[in-house]
Amino acid sequence: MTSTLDSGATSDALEGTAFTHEGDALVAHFDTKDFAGAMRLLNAVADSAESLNHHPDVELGYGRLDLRLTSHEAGGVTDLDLELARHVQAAARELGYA
Ligand SMILES: C[C@H](O)[C@H](O)[C@H]1CNC2=NC(N)=NC(=O)C2=N1
Repeated sequence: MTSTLDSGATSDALEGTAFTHEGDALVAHFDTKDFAGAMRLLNAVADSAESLNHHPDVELGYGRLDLRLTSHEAGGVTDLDLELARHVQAAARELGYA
């Protein structure tokens, strides 16, 4: 089983991103101005998740996207969650939401 990471092990990687380490997950909130913007970001997240075969829990609303990244099989945060967070942050920056 893949070993999990505690917040001390992820803090440097999360510095300057929208993500914080909360318990067994990396969480982030993005403001996107409107629903179409939230969907654009979610579509980019979905592409990254599929390419990594690692998927977020999402909450979508008008002008907002909330993400929760955790490795279900490992029972906590792993390097895959950090990798997906990097992809998400880059997509959000590219779309002007970070
Ligand atoms: C069979 C498939 O590879 C696994 O279920 C993958 C799919 N996506 C996943 N996503 C996340 N966040 N955690 C997992 O453990 C996981 N496992």
